[in-house]
Amino acid sequence: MMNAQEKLKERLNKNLHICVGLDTDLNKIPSHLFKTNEPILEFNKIVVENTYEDAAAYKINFAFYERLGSRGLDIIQKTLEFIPKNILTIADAKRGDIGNTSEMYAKAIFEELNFDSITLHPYMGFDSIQPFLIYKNKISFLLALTSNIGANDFEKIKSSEGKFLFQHVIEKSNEWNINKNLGIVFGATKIEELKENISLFNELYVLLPGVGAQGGSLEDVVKTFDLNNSKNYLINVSRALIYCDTSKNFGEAISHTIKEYNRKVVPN
Ligand SMILES: O=C(O)c1cc(=O)[nH]c(=O)n1[C@@H]1O[C@H](COP(=O)(O)O)[C@@H](O)[C@H]1O
Repeated sequence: MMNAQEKLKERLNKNLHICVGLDTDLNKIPSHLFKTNEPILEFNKIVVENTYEDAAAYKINFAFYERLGSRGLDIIQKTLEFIPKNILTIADAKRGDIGNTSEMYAKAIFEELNFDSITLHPYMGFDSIQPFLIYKNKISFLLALTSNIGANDFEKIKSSEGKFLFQHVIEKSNEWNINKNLGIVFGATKIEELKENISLFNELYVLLPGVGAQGGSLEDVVKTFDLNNSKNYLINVSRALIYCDTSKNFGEAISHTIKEYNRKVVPN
């Protein structure tokens, strides 16, 4: 069995950097799927079938499933069964709580659901993160600078040392990365900040959401990592990829679109 790091490295070494975001929304999927028993699951199955050769990872955003209650959890489990075992899965659940609560979240996501990785918010500090870090073969991505406007509200507050809060998160993430199982989330929409801070990333994996619907540029992100000689990054695309076509042939269109993204991710 490959661990999370091995799965990710294998794909990154093949110059595959696109993380397929399964933000599956009943209001956006092609209408012909409503004839099937479980339209969301059917949609995810077709997305995976048409992307698994080209994807570096799959990110399941829990909000889109939790809104369906227990049925949503069931869809998450069944979707994971469709994803080939050599591809990284990310539980985008943005967890983090006092130690014994985080321990339960970690068990739920890493053991019960058997995801390879998770997104966490870091604001409750080390004891809220540590229960995830003890899983050496999984990867935890801490929110550093997020893609949204609200990133300015807290993440860009300057401390007395003159550093932004998100820079402290990156610094601590490096400190805590003893087992090489930590990553950060950095908005693809924040390209200037990416250029200014990329030298701080060291061995942290980087998950960059915000390409497509939020206006981030895939080419700019790729260029920035190339200039820094780093391959350690995943670019998440959700809406712009999975809803690129709403016809009966949407699977083919998605396959075409992810291949086009990959063509833009060519090494120097
Ligand atoms: O943690 C995330 O994945 C995340 C962090 C962030 O700063 N911005 C952000 O958009 N995301 C997630 O990335 C996905 C972006 O979706 P699209 O804008 O449709 O590509 C969503 O699942 C968001 O919840």
